[in-house]
Parts: sequence; C-alpha cells; structure tokens
Amino acid sequence: MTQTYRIAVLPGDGIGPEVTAEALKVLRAVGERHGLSFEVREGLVGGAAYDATGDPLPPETLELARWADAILFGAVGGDKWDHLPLEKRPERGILGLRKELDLFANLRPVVTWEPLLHTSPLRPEILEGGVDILIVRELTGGLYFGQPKGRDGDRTIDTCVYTDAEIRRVLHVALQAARRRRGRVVSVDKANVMATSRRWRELAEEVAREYPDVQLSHMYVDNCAMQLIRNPRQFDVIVTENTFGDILTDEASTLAGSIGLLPSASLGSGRAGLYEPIHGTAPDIAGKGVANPLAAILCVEMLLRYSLDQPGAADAVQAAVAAALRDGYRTPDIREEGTRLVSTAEMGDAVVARLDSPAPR
Ligand SMILES: NC(=O)c1ccc[n+]([C@@H]2O[C@H](COP(=O)([O-])OP(=O)(O)OC[C@H]3O[C@@H](n4cnc5c(N)ncnc54)[C@H](O)[C@@H]3O)[C@@H](O)[C@H]2O)c1
Ligand SMILES: CC(C)[C@H](C(=O)O)[C@@H](O)C(=O)O
Ligand SMILES: [Mg+2]
Repeated sequence: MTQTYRIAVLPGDGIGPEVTAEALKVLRAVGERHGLSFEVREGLVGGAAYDATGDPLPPETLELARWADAILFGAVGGDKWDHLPLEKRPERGILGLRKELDLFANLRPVVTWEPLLHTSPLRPEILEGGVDILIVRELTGGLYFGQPKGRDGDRTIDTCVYTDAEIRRVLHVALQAARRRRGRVVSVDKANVMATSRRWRELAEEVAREYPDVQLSHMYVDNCAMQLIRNPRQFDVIVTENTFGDILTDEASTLAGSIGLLPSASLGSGRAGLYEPIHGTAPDIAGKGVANPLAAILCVEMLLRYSLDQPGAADAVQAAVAAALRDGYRTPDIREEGTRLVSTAEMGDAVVARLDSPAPR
C-alpha cells in the first residue's frame, strides 16, 4: 500500500501565493512521476488570515500545521498591516508556527548555480568553483522570543535569552550536517559583547568534543558578514543564533544571485517540517506575476528530502531547476542578456517540463 503524505499549504500574502502555486505544481508533478500520493490542504496565515479572522495564526491553521507531515509556506506581511500591534501583525503567523511546532533549526542552503555565476553582484572569481554553504539558523530563541519585550514607560525592551538546551540542540544539528558534508563548522557569535554569545561559544566547544571528526571554529558576526562576501568559499556549515542568521542569510543570497533562489527547512526533533523561502512578500513586485518561484520550488526539494525521505524525487527537482536555468529561463531578478525572460508561472512550467532531466547542479 502506498503511503499518502499530508501536506499543508499556507501561501500567505504578497508574492507568497504566486510562488507557492508553482511549488505545488512541481510537488504534484514530481509526485506523479515517483508514485507519491499526497493529501493537500490549504490554510490561511499572516495578513490573509488576519483579514478573514482577526488572527494571523487562527487555531484551525495551527491544527492543520500539526496534522501535516510537511508544510509548504509562502510568505507573510505587508504595509497594509504595519500599523498593527506586534501580536496581530502577519509576521506573528510564521513566528507562532515556528514556536508552537518547536521548529528550532532552520537550514538555509546557499549554493551557486553554474549558469548564474555572472548574475551575482560579486566578481565571478570570488564565486569561481562554486559556493556551497549550509547556514543553520536557530529559530525559536534569542531576541525574537525573549521576555520581557515591549514598551515600559520611556524604555523599550527586547530580551535576548537562550537556555543551554536550546543552544546545544541546534549545535548538534549543525555538527551532524557537517559530518555529511565537508566536515567544517563555523559558529558565529558576538562573544566579545553578548553574554548569550559567550555561553554559545562555550557550549559549541563542549558539544563539538562529541564530534572529533568535525572541525569547529568561531567567528564574530561582523567579521562573518564581511567574509561571506570577500571569501565565501571558506565556509562549509555556519551555525548561529536567530537574529544573526536572519541577517546573514539575506546577505548570502547575493552569492546565489537573488533572494528568490534561497529555500529553507524549519525542523524540530521529528521528521515533520515547515518549508519556507527565505524571502518575504516582496510588495514591490507582488501581483505582477514576475516573482522568482525557484526558492519556493527548492523548498519542495528540501521537503521531499527531509520530511518525506524521498531523495530520488528531491534530486529530480534539483536537476529540473538546474536544467531550467541551463536552458536560459530567467525571471527578472536573475535576468541576463541572451536569456529568456519568463513569468513566475512560466518558470514553474519550465521546471515541471524538465523533471525527467538527469542534469547535475
Ligand atoms: N518568511 C516570511 O514570511 C518573510 C520573510 C521576510 C520578510 N517578510 C515580510 O515581507 C515584507 C517585505 O519585506 P522586505 O521587502 O524587507 O523583504 P522581501 O524579501 O519581501 O523583499 C526584498 C527585495 O527582494 C525582492 N524579492 C524578494 N523575493 C523575491 C522573489 N521571489 N523574486 C524576485 N524578487 C524577490 C523584492 O522584490 C524586494 O526588492 C515585510 O512585511 C516583511 O516582514 C516575510
Ligand atoms: C518575517 C520575519 C519574521 C522572518 C524572520 O525574521 O525570521 C523573515 O525575515 C525570515 O527570514 O524568515
Ligand atoms: Mg529574513
């Protein structure tokens, strides 16, 4: 009997629904080819959910997320909701899902694609030979969730707090990932200033003793921001806390060529996961059908790999993306002379049409 995988789809706002539709198209197509069966249910999140229910993460959406083997998430937020208090803002939708489902490890792979080496704003020789970095971002702690938070008279407070257990568990994820890669982890912190970072560094040393085959080093986050651009090929796995990881990954997306190319997997202690492009709702291009859907499509690759344990289907998605890029399909964010400018939906179609392609990255 074939297993039916339960997929929750939460498109959200702005370009979220546009790119998620293409991801779903690819998921269905690859499923057909690999004999996978899905039960797909869609839910409201973010501004769309707030408008419909007054809550950016309604209880039924949370229930749907708990039901699922994997969640395909688009993006949330927009000017329309910027005046709302923090707890009603669309962003609470994604933050609440991460916290409620205890998705503490966010894997953000940053890779270059050969046909796009010249679209990055960086000089080609910096990227030559290819960049392949896995940024492991802690996702449920630090400044995002620490209490107290908010206004207290003329003082406004954000609290950065981490328990030892929260730090240890994400370090394990990074060290284990390094074992399957090139065996190197750079732990990124601000241990010269921040108490949480000092503790992070101590625990990194301690946990890494369990992984004698992995080489651990430390780097301050300000230096890391510079090194990512100056010499990105020095990195294999980077592990860092929530806020630093948020910022460094947007920066690192310029290595790949566009933020529209970076997927992510948000994982907890089980197999279930939430798959979200690292980009937002892109209000400047929303509704025009020009957003790059490849980050969302590459989320499908990660979903197949991490939550459904279907490496063959995951490889097929990766190969199809590589083939679409090799064949010159480009959304405006990665456009170059001599290539074929396509819409969001046309890019999705180009990937689907190449799902049987054997091409490497
Ligand atoms: N996970 C999420 O839901 C998420 C992530 C980041 C930002 N946001 C929200 O999105 C809204 C806009 O934020 P922002 O403008 O700072 O960041 P953004 O990532 O939405 O956009 C930054 C820039 O990148 C471009 N861009 C983003 N995704 C793209 C894609 N797929 N293809 C082509 N170009 C793309 C945009 O056009 C824009 O110029 C805010 O409300 C923010 O809170 C949500
Ligand atoms: C929308 C926002 C809360 C989110 C974050 O800061 O984590 C986003 O920027 C991301 O990178 O996923
Ligand atoms: Mg971000």
